[in-house]
Amino acid sequence: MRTRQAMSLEQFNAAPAAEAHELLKPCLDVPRWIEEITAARPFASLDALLDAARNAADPFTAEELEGALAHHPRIGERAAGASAEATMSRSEQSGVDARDAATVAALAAGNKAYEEKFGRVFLIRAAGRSAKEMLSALQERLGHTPEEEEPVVAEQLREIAVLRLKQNLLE
Ligand SMILES: NC(=O)NC1=NC(=O)NC1=O
Repeated sequence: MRTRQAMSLEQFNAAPAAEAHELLKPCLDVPRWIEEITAARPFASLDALLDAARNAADPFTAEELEGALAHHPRIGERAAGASAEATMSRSEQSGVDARDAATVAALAAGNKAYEEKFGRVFLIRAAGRSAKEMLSALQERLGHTPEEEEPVVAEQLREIAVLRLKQNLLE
């Protein structure tokens, strides 16, 4: 699934900073991360870029985490609109079958409980995961303390960012 702003590594390396920002923002909306990667160009390979993306996304500050989480639709809710983020979210969440009412309802209830407990949306790297796998991860993580859950959320955000970046750069 290619989003409209997909470009080659060469194009990414040579693009004006504003265009690099436009590609990076839907991957992870953390200004420091976007700036660091843009400034680190040119990258010799896609792997070098993905390594830099992973490293620059560790650690996050609490503010960065909150800011980035605001952009992720709940698991089980189809993101509306044609933005790069919405398009990628729908593709990532294709493992959720809207016709499976029981699972969708269980996800909605789990999301609600998670938000009440942690005060933020339940975030998981959805690509490659079925609704049932995400539901069991949600149930398991509901048992975490906030201290236990924080690094888990950061890792999921990192995985989503790297996956989206990879998807946006033509191999
Ligand atoms: N709440 C979420 O975890 N949302 C999402 N995870 C993804 O991988 N894509 C999403 O939209």
